[in-house]
Amino acid sequence: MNSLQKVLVADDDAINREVLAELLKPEYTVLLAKDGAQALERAARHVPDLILLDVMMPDMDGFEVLRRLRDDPRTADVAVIFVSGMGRPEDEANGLKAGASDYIAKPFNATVVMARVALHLQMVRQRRMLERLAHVDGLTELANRRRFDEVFEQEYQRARRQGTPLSLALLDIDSFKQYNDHYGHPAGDRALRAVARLTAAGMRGPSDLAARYGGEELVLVLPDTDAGQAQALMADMRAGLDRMAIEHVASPVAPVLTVSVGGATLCPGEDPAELFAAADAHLYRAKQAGRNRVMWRAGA
Ligand SMILES: Nc1nc2c(ncn2[C@@H]2O[C@H](COP(=O)(O)OP(=O)(O)OP(=O)(O)O)[C@@H](O)[C@H]2O)c(=O)[nH]1
Repeated sequence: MNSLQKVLVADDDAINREVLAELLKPEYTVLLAKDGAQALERAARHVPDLILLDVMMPDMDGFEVLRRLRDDPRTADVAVIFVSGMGRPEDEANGLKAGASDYIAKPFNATVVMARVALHLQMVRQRRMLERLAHVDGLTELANRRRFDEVFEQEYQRARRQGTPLSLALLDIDSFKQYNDHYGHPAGDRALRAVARLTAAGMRGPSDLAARYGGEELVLVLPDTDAGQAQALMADMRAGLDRMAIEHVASPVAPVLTVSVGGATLCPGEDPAELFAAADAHLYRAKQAGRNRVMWRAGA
């Protein structure tokens, strides 16, 4: 796993770069930058896990590089260790106050550098794991409700700003109580996971989001998608579920597992809660109309 972690070494001194690169290479993927501008460019392109950043460089010093890294959403969270010839306690304190994770004074001790790099990379891994746990539903591995709330708000704002369509779909497994009652709760969990996998596979790119809203209800955020495209996508998903033919003999709807879908496409002047309520109302209508169908409210 370590070999996949990327460390960027930014130092204007070729010998320092070389020494650090030689140290790190056996355990990490090492990227090099010879000045601040190159460090910013490489950091934005490769998004390293950690940057060893020389403080005193011509043109742009380490403090300025760090400030610009934090201003760029692609690199805002990258861990930075300052490496500096200025070894006074106040230099170190200034570096940490500026937002560096650590401060190593030159001349450095190779063993200490390696130990600190390993420590910070371990913290990076732990932070990523916590972020993942905070955003992912444990059973279905879809995004969880919290993540949905964040993404829905962001995509709503983006749609308003850019004047692009935004569609929202609520997908609810039909007669799932009967499924659990007949096949048992563990089988219900497996069926729910299968439906979740199907929706995840139907996502067309990184801006589409499939999330577990709660219980056996999933929600899909579909940016840049008008009502026609969204309904076509939902029809594909329902066709996919038909092909999976998950037996559900206790269902009054069909001998296999089916879903009802309610959706809506954003109307002018509508807020996110109203869009959600419209999708929910159409899910209710789909259930009332006999389940196993899609009901959609088009945008205006
Ligand atoms: N196995 C399993 N069941 C769940 C989970 N979450 C919710 N459920 C079950 O989903 C069922 C939902 O029941 P209802 O809300 O009555 O809906 P339904 O039986 O699907 O009926 P309709 O939605 O009206 O078609 C309940 O029996 C819940 O226990 C889960 O994580 N795993």
